[in-house]
Amino acid sequence: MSALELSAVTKSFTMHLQGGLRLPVLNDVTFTVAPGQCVALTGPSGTGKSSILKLIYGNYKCDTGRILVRTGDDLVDIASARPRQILSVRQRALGYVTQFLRAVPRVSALDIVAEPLVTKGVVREEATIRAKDMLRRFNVPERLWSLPPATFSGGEQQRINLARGLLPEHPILLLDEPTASLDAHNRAVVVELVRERKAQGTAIVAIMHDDDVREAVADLNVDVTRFAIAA
Ligand SMILES: Nc1ncnc2c1ncn2[C@@H]1O[C@H](COP(=O)(O)OP(=O)(O)OP(=O)(O)O)[C@@H](O)[C@H]1O
Repeated sequence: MSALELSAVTKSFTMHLQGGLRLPVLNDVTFTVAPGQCVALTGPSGTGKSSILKLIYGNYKCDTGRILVRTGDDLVDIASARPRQILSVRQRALGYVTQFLRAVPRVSALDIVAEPLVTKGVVREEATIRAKDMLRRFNVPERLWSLPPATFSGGEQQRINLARGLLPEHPILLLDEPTASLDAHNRAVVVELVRERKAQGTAIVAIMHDDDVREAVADLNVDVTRFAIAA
């Protein structure tokens, strides 16, 4: 039983500012991810790795193909789902950690980390306790917890982003370069947390440029070059 199944997915972009020029990017993307499995998307820059994560999350709409996401006993096809359905699947089943934190002005780091748990129905006190544990694991100094992260360093912001994305135990997790600005110590924290999530049955699709991290967590490498359409 797979947690996530992409079959025959194609994607092109239409450049409206260039007279509707069509830019085909991905063709026949087909792979599955089982619960507890980590699939790493590999391949050179510009082949379409981030686009695949955005297609799974429903940020991009594919031209053809199916993207089946399991939520409990249901399978939802993100490719044809309505926006409301996509939002509901995200809330119940999909975590997506992008490279950059989108900090909300005047919201503290602690609340930013706790918020996805509150949205999932965890009472705020409990969510706050778990958010603090996560911030500690990522070695974010306590003096920063009550501050909005807009002025934090790149690595601090990435750790807030990771703490926020990894805290809810989603059945499916999408990671886009989770260790890009981290030092060795915090990279090890990411490896440990990804392994924990795998042991809990989370299906993971990740882009990881750091070879050591990828080798430590990935069960399968999917080379996106084979789906890429040369420009
Ligand atoms: N919203 C968009 N509009 C137009 N073109 C896009 C869009 N998003 C991605 N592309 C194009 O699709 C191709 C694949 O981009 P993508 O970011 O998925 O590659 P990638 O493999 O993740 O690259 P990198 O490793 O450099 O992050 C690129 O040529 C990019 O310019």
